[in-house]
Amino acid sequence: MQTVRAPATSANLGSGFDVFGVALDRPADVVRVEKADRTTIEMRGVGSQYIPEDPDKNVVGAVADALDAPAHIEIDKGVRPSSGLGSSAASSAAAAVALNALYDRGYSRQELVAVAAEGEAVVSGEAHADNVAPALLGGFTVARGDAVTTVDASIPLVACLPEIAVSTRDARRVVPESASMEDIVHTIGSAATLSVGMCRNDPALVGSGMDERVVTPARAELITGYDAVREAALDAGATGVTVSGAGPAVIAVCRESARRDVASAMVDAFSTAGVESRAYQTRVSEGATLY
Ligand SMILES: Nc1ncnc2c1ncn2[C@@H]1O[C@H](COP(=O)(O)OP(=O)(O)O)[C@@H](O)[C@H]1O
Ligand SMILES: N[C@@H](CCOP(=O)(O)O)C(=O)O
Repeated sequence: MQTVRAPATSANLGSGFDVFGVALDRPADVVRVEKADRTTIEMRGVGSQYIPEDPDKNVVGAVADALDAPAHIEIDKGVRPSSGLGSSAASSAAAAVALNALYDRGYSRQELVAVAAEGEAVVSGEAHADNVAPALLGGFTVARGDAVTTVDASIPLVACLPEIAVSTRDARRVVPESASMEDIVHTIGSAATLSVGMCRNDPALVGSGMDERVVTPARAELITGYDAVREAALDAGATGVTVSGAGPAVIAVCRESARRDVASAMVDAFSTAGVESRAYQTRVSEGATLY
């Protein structure tokens, strides 16, 4: 038997659509695997009632197939599905690490990114790696084609998750098909600023580098209260706020000293908009852990 904890992740960070991601120190999924003749799945935990146990429909089934590693797989969900916090990626990454160890396949964490991304294809239609890369490798990750670059950053964050479900598949449908050269130049400037901020562990640069005008405004429309929550977080000391992944979670960057105030300002603003929410006071952290 092998047991792995894989963390929630926040993809995009505004300016890095389908490229940037960070591992959070919480919440997380825990996956246990045991060798079997065929793959079976048992789900428990947050939102598990909405997740199919059929291996053809659960991300970990695709990961087991990709590694040719049939197993009985128990998933304890800590990351709510359709959250914008890489729920499916946490299970995919944990299963990839656990099955790789169980069957002694010998793949490196970098090599497992493509394996875990096969799970993402099951739910979003595309094998995007911007959540599975940080879930496997930790830190701030830049996923570009087959290559992933990592920065071992440590930046305080608040991830505020409202009681709204937005599926990644639906949120991909609202992404504009084109952008003006002016917006592209703006995004490049932001992405470069954010990357430098991660290298320097500088929350001001990271926050300012989240600004993006093409994908984020389209996705913000799907999140009741988004503008008010963003304003409230900035007023409470956040250095940048954006949609986490495909939403509905909203991610704020801040200094350690402001994190508690930012968290309660975001929950209060969602509440004023009539939406219950939960704020995770977290930080850029480590990837999957094999116990
Ligand atoms: N092991 C799993 N964990 C979470 N979601 C899963 C899993 N397997 C399949 N799914 C499906 O994936 C979808 C959630 O994934 P996604 O929309 O990407 O959420 P998130 O934004 O949190 O990553 C749901 O439809 C869920 O049923
Ligand atoms: N780049 C993807 C990321 C989706 O993240 P999730 O946590 O919402 O699954 C996208 O923006 O569609």
